[in-house]
Amino acid sequence: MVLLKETSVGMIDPWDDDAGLFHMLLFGHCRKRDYSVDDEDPIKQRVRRTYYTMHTHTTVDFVKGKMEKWLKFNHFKSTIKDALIRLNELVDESDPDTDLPNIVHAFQTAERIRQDYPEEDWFHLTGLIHDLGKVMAFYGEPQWCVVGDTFPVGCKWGPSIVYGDDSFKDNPDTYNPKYNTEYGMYEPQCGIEQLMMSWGHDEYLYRVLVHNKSSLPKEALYMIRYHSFYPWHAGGDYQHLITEKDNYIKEAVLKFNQYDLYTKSAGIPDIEALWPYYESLIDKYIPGELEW
Ligand SMILES: O[C@H]1[C@H](O)[C@@H](O)[C@H](O)[C@@H](O)[C@H]1O
Ligand SMILES: [Fe+2]
Ligand SMILES: [Fe+2]
Repeated sequence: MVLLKETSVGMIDPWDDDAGLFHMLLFGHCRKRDYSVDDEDPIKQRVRRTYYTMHTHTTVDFVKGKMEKWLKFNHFKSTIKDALIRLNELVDESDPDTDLPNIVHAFQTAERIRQDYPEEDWFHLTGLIHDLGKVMAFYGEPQWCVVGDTFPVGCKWGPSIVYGDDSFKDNPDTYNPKYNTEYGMYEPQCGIEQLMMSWGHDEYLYRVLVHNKSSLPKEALYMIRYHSFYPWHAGGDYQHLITEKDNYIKEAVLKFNQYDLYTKSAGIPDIEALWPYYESLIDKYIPGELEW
């Protein structure tokens, strides 16, 4: 079952016709995903539970611990393809828009990018792998610190974090004066790359790619690292912490984001037939066995 998503432009399918595409390009960034509370709806309950658990446990110390653990890259070795295949078994518990396995979403995203940017093969590959950090879920991590939207720790929670007006009430950092002010542990306008983000699949995959010396362009790495930072790229929070240079990063993330969001109700791609093309891209940009 594929759930329809609520958008700020009504129910226009942006891929249907030129008008839809135009609306998406114009208003795509202010689109709202449906996080409303509905105890009758098991998907909505699941999404809400995931975020409440995430927001209760994600503290500065928690993120430091996860970085310590995962940034040794000594958990497993795998090619990109084999890691992607594992996503067959992962349904993202934070996602209100789809309950298909993540591998389907990976190919839907990549193929739609390929249609619009046939020449930019690195962008196709970025679409395919952007959620691959979710493999942490197969190595002992609960989904709440793998999936979902991200936000910085160490400063006041942004006003547009989903459920954030209530979900942080049991988080110790909410009451820690070192971390609960507007700037918290940061300097004004320190820049997005200085922020310690909540632990999840974005930061992890970004680090894996850098560690394994992928030759993907910087733009791709930014798309991967910040695609879940909705409170910033969609909500407009944290302006006091970012710089001019971060606008370039935001442009990249927004360019990618439409494909992440608006492809989830598209048809299911023929994954077997598509592998040879994507394997050639993997060989070009991130070949061989990687350390994870
Ligand atoms: O539910 C989704 C999903 O977990 C995505 O992979 C993530 O990038 C989004 O930020 C989130 O809203
Ligand atoms: Fe993601
Ligand atoms: Fe995604």
